[in-house]
Amino acid sequence: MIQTDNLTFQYKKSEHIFSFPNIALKERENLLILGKSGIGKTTLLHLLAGLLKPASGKIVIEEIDIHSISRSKLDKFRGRNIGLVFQKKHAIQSLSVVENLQARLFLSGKSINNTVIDFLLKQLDISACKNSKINTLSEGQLQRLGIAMAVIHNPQVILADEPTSSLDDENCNVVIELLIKQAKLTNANLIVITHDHRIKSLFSNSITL
Ligand SMILES: Nc1ncnc2c1ncn2[C@@H]1O[C@H](COP(=O)(O)OP(=O)(O)OP(=O)(O)O)[C@@H](O)[C@H]1O
Repeated sequence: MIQTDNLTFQYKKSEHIFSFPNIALKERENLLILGKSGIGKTTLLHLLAGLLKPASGKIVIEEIDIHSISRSKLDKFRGRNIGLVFQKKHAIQSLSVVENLQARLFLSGKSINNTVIDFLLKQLDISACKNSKINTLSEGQLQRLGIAMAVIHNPQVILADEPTSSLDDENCNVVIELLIKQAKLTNANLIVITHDHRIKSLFSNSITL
């Protein structure tokens, strides 16, 4: 469950004040956030992830007002409850695929369960890359690993920033369908931020900034 209330934000040294529409998602509801380049989509995603602090307004995730808790509690909360699919991949280059997933579980305070890792790699069709180093993966395999890294710890909210921007039509649908499937499996909310109108038909709920 995620809810925002009258969120505004201002970058330091900038005059512009962002004002975002309210979001209210119940368990298992998904949302697509559309908007042209520079409108503030990534800014909103970083606010929802607790990486930026709003100038005013509230973000409530699983009944926690995330900006009312201490920085260290927020970091822990994010590690356990939020899965981020970033535009830039965040895997550790010197580790293999499976070692990256083990590290992700360790950092989120969850026990390392190799059965869960194997299941997820199979779901995402990257089992064959399990022991590969990151720099040997293709773009598509990296994209799937990005999803695996975001969902391995069963977060309550999955936030994806332009997950399809570099993909062709076929892979674009595959990636979004995988995200929707993973969110369903764990009863999570999925929020995808994009300017890619190709994926609009895959969501019943969308807003445009
Ligand atoms: N750290 C920052 N300091 C000042 N301004 C910033 C900062 N980060 C982003 N901005 C500005 O805020 C605006 C919104 O940026 P943001 O990245 O949220 O847009 P976006 O909608 O995600 O764009 P895109 O689709 O191109 O990724 C842009 O004009 C950007 O230049």
